[in-house]
Amino acid sequence: MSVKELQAFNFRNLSTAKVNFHSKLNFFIGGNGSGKSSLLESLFYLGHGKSFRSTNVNSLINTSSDNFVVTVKTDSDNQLGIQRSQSGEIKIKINGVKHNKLSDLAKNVAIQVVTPESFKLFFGGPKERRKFIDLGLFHVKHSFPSDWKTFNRILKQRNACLKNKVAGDQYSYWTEEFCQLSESIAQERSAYIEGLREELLVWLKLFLPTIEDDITIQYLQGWHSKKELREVLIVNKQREYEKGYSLFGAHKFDVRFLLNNLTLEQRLSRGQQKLFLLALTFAQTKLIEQGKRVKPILLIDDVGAELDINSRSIIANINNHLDCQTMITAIDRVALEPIIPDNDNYKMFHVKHGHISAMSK
Ligand SMILES: Nc1ncnc2c1ncn2[C@@H]1O[C@H](COP(=O)(O)OP(=O)(O)OP(=O)(O)O)[C@@H](O)[C@H]1O
Repeated sequence: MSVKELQAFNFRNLSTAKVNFHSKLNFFIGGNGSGKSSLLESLFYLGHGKSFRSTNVNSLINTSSDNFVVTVKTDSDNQLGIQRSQSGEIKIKINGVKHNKLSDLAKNVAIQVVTPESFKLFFGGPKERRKFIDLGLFHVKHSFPSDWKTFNRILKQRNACLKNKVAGDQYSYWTEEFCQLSESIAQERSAYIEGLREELLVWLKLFLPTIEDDITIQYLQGWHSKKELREVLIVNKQREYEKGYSLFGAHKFDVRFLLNNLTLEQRLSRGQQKLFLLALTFAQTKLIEQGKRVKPILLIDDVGAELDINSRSIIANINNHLDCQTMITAIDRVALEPIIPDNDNYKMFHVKHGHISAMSK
């Protein structure tokens, strides 16, 4: 899907904002604190039911209001909307019909985002990397959303057994279900990560052509790679009962990005790390595009941060290589100059005090 029109009401400093997007490429220019990130965040919230920069959802509500609303019209004239109030109540509508689950929205929207904070993906804890990989799998492997939902239900039951010190048949039943699904999800993830690595190599040729290192995405499946999960759980049964939750399994996976066996931090400069991140994000966006379930949307916030003119000019090629809709923000036009195409195939907007207006090119 691409978004034809977005309206945001009381989302951070966007009191009433309306944007008619270009189906391919959109630029947003505005000073610090004008509302550029808030605009991208409102779109992301619609697709994911959460923010890419804050865990406190109430902080997204404009301080003068007790709720926010975000609605979009898609290129195929579907209407999606979400309202969130201070009390935590969420209302979702798709084409005027009420829905209860955020996943009903998520099915329709595949958003990839790069912000100056996206480095957390490489250096923070495993949570960000798990989210990144599973977001791709969600849209690429069509059986994954329901497998993952079932897995989480089983994990909850198994954790309840461990917490309440339940043993016997109940423990054995949930452990067996847990092992079977963990093994099959691990295989799905492993295949997905291999495909991601192949696509990443293509994008790295563009973004980091001088790096000739051996690139590895090391997949840590959530338990010892040479052992069956059943064996690991038998050995660690006592420890799991002591902790009261599942210490191993498909929910504990992680990935490491290595260049000639060195971490990105050891091998690359900060600017090069950002280029690696862009290559990785574009690789995942390509896989989502090839998955043909939804057309991906790519959000790049503050494109000028860390990137020199040459690096930014590589981004100008996005539309030659990817069938996606792209939204890029920058603090001024100079930062965007190397990216703006020669043709007329884009729109440019100015953001000021939470108001968004179309600009002449
Ligand atoms: N809940 C809220 N209600 C009202 N205003 C808010 C709320 N949360 C944040 N703001 C304000 O919204 C403004 C826009 O923030 P945003 O992060 O979107 O700016 P930006 O244009 O991306 O800036 P920068 O270039 O500095 O990153 C800021 O001035 C911020 O203080």
